[in-house]
Amino acid sequence: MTADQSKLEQQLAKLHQQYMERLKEDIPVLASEVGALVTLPAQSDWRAVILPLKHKFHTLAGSAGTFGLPQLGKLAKNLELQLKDWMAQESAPDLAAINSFMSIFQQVQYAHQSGHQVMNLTSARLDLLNDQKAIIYVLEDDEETAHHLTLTLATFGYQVQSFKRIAELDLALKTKLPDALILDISLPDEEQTGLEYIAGFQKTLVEALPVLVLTSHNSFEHHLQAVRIGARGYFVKPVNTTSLEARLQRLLAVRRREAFRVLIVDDDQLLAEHYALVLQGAGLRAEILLDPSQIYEGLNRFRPDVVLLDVLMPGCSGPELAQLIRLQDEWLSVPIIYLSSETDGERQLAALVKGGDDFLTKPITDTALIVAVFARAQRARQLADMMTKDSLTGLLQHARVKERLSHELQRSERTGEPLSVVMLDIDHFKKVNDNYGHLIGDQVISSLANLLKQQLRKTDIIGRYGGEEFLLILPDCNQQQAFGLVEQLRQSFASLPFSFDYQNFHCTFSAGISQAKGADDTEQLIDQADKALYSSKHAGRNQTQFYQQPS
Ligand SMILES: Nc1nc2c(ncn2[C@@H]2O[C@H](COP(=O)(O)OP(=O)(O)OP(=O)(O)O)[C@@H](O)[C@H]2O)c(=O)[nH]1
Repeated sequence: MTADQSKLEQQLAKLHQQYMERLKEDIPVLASEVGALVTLPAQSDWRAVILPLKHKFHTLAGSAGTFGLPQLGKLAKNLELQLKDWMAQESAPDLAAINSFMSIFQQVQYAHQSGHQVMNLTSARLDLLNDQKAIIYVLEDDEETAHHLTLTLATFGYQVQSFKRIAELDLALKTKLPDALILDISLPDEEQTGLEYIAGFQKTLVEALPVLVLTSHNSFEHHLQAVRIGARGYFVKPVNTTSLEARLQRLLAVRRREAFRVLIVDDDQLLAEHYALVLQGAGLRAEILLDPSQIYEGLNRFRPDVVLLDVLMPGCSGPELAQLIRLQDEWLSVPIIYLSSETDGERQLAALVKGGDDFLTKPITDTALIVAVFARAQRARQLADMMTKDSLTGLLQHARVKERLSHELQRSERTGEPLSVVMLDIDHFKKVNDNYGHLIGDQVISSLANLLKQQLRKTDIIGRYGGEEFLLILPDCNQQQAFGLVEQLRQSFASLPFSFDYQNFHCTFSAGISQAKGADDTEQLIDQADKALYSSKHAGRNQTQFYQQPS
């Protein structure tokens, strides 16, 4: 068990303890309310007595199983259903029915006192966020290819180690596994080929190491051999390093993916905390909203990939809240999963019709919760990406990046943190197209996009603003810090070698920076960054300038 897991289990155990404490207080209250049921036949508004009690058993049914008291959960569910039946009757239940209800309730008291915890914390830990540089090993004996590759990958921000011989690579692999291996499969003068070596090494691993193959052969047989050793890319020499890097970035994208965000709306704090901890333990980010009236604020601030919604809450039901969420265009597609002890299929369907996407029945095991939420979040993210991202670069489209700027601007006003905006434009890009063709032009655009993705923080927002124009939003970054960052990017980009017809060439970009100050609006900030960019172009290109207030 890792230190993180043991901490999580401690936190879950603490929550369980708190839940048991809460039951110690809640069950006697419930007992006196159940005791008062004997007066029911004499009361004209008997339904008004039953309804709050039904809600309490509903909550108990949902939470008890989650906290390791399945027997208590089942009994509470039976009592809830009994009260539901009574509500549907013409007249108040008679004393015989009430007595039988009370005897079941006695079992509830027993189940609570003798209850012991059954932890069902899953050990399945999905990808945790990792901000470290990816480590890449390269096996290549040709010095020029190795140098070119190492330089390009290092420029993109990878940590690269290059080896000339299989024995050196073998030693390194046995000391520390890299995130990916780039392998020339046809090294001469070795006892075994790179292909044979890696085929043997992969067998010693539980999870195959991602391998990109370099070779001078382009036959079907060689492709097949590569596939058989688990190759995830095949590059014939002379290697196009920018498309190799793009492949590498796609390969490692899952690892760097921003954690899925789950907003949990539940009025039962302990239960919500339990779900949050379980999801956090699986590498997701979870936030709890106890007060449904704060829903819009919560959505805008946290921007969840999935909303987990309790069905029965005081003041506003889950389905009502789902409808409220769907009133806003922006939240039309966020998946809403109801989490409830409601087992009645028709009522589940009725809730789904009102804006929900899925129904999970409490109590739910931790693994089932993680898998259901993860699958929904992943699909939602893929769909959102397809709708909001540019197909060539995978960056946010023009309108979306402006939307994000508006959110970040509000956040910066609220928190007082600085916010910088950068406009980048590739220099003389028309000439790149004219000299080398549109396809190579596209490659230059996507390389710059990859460089930005690779070198900026996860919290930075990158958009393709126009053809060869990019907009960066840098939260918590003043314009001096932004300048340092953009200059570093500018130098990296200028040093990237592109190739066309065995001929290398380089590109540069110009940049303009503006910083949010108090009451700026989105258009104003972009316009200022654009003016600064224009100054950079005017002053000779391949440079970065700040926006200057006109004197
Ligand atoms: N290959 C490719 N070219 C594009 C794309 N989008 C826009 N372009 C081209 O980018 C070029 C941009 O040219 P301009 O804005 O005039 O820039 P420039 O004069 O070459 O350079 P600067 O003055 O330094 O900005 C145009 O020729 C567009 O056709 C694209 O997606 N792919």
